[in-house]
Amino acid sequence: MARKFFVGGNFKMNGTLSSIKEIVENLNKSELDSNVEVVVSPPSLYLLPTREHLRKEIEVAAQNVFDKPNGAFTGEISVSQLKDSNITWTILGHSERRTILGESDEVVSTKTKYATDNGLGVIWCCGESLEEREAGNTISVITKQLDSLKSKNPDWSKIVIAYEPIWAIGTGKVATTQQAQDVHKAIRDWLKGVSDKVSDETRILYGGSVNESNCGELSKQPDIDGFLVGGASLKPAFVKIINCHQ
Ligand SMILES: O=C(CO)COP(=O)(O)O
Repeated sequence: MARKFFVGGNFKMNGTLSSIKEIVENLNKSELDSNVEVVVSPPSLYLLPTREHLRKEIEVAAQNVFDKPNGAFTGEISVSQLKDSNITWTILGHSERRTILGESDEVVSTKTKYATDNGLGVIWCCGESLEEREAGNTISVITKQLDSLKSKNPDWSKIVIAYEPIWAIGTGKVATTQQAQDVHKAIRDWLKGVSDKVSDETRILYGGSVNESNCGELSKQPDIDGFLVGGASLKPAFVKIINCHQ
């Protein structure tokens, strides 16, 4: 089965009402490859105005979501609140939340299970640190993150995996196409342990210093099904990344 190419824009904690309006207007007026699924993820404050003004073919994602339906959870947003606002995706397990906010595999897996069971798409992130890569532990680190997710039995049809080596995020140091493809292939093989269907159908995105110059080569790799873009998603060049897949 051909997997539809997927490009996500993770704005992280960047932007203002006016700069996000500019990004939305640029996406609205640009010619975008209709064979590519596009999702943008502004900070939570800007989810609603983004959804209201952005062309409908582009979906909007939160950068995080909680695993309870409602209640006394100060600072959190629920799956039903996102869906109520036509926000159909969330990012979960980004390395910045794992390392800076202290989210464990268990927390990320529980939230992913809850979100997918309740009908939200999840861009689920994994990746290794430079230290782990240099120690030769890349695959074991990612396998541990994946094993934790599998143990919760999430709805895999709602999950897109983003492989984001921590050493390549925001550093300008992109993984080589071979380094990325090797890890993506390992993830694809691991997914066979869930089922052949999940392995065939799950999109695996690469994230980490993707820009308009390196996206073309990366997109040609057989197991790279798209990108999760940080810094470059705030720039007009994001359109070139969306359209880079031939
Ligand atoms: O973390 C990322 C996307 O989630 C990648 O960020 P950069 O593209 O800025 O390296």
